[in-house]
Amino acid sequence: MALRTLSAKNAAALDEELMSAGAFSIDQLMELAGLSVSQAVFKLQPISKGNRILVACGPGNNGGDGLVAARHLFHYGYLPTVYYPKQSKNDLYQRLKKQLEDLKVPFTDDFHCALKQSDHIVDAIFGFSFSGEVREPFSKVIEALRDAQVPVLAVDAPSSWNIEDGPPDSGPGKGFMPGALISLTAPKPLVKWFKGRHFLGGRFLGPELAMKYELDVPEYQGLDQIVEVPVEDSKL
Ligand SMILES: NC(=O)C1=CN([C@@H]2O[C@H](COP(=O)(O)OP(=O)(O)OC[C@H]3O[C@@H](n4cnc5c(N)ncnc54)[C@H](O)[C@@H]3O)[C@@H](O)[C@H]2O)[C@H](O)CC1
Ligand SMILES: [K+]
Repeated sequence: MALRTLSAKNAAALDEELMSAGAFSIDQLMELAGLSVSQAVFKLQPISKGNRILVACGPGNNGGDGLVAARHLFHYGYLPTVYYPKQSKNDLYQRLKKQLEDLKVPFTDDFHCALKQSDHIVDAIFGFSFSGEVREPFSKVIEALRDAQVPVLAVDAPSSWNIEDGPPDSGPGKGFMPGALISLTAPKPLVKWFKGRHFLGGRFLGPELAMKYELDVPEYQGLDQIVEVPVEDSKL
C-alpha cells in the first residue's frame, strides 16, 4: 500500500501545529530530524566502507537537519565535513554550528575539493520550502551532486526538485537522481518520481495528528528512528 504524501503547504502547517498546539520546540523537531538522517547514513554507508561524509547545508531548516546529522555522525565515528555557504544568524543555527566547531568538525568553502575527499554526501540544501529556479551559490553545488561519483542521500527532497511536481526539466537539477532519500514525517508528492532507496524518519508523530493530516505512521523497529519504505510503497 502506498504511503500517503504531504504537500509542501500541509508540511509547513503540520510543523506549525507541532510547535503550537503540540508544544514541541523547533530545536526538538530538528534534533529528531537530524538524528533520523544520521541513522539513514549509518544504514547506507557502513563506517568500514568509508567514513568521510560531506554534509551540504542550505540556509533553512533543511540545512539545520544537516548540521544536527553531522554532529551525530561524528559521535558514531564518521569524519563529517560541512559545507554551509549561506549561514543563518539565527541563534539556533549558530548554536548548532558552535557544537560542531567544538568537536573540530571542519567547515569547508570549497565544495568541489571536499567532494573529491568524500565517501558519501548528505544533501541538506533545500527541503519543502524550495521553489522556483536554484539561486547562487547553489547551482554549481546541485550540478556537482548530480554528477557525483559517490552516493548521495537527500534530506526530505532532492534539492532543486519541485515538491509537488518532482524533478526539474531544466537547470542544474535536471537529471539529478540521488541514490537515497529520507522523507521527514511523511513523503512529499515528489516521491512519485523518485527511483532510489527511500527511508521515512520522524518517529514522533502521534495518532491524532496522523489522522488529521491523513498520514500513515509506519512500524518502526526497536530503537530505530527510521524505516525503509519499499519502492512500490512510495508510489502513488
Ligand atoms: N517535520 C520535520 O520532520 C521537520 C523537518 N524540518 C526540515 O525543515 C525543512 C523545511 O525547512 P524550511 O526552513 O521551511 O525551508 P528549506 O530548508 O526547505 O529552504 C528554505 C531556504 O531556502 C531558500 N530558498 C528557497 N528556494 C530557493 C531557491 N530557488 N534558490 C535558492 N534558495 C532558495 C529560502 O530563501 C530559505 O532560506 C524540511 O524539508 C525538513 O528538512 C525541520 O527541521 C523541522 C521538523
Ligand atoms: K535536500
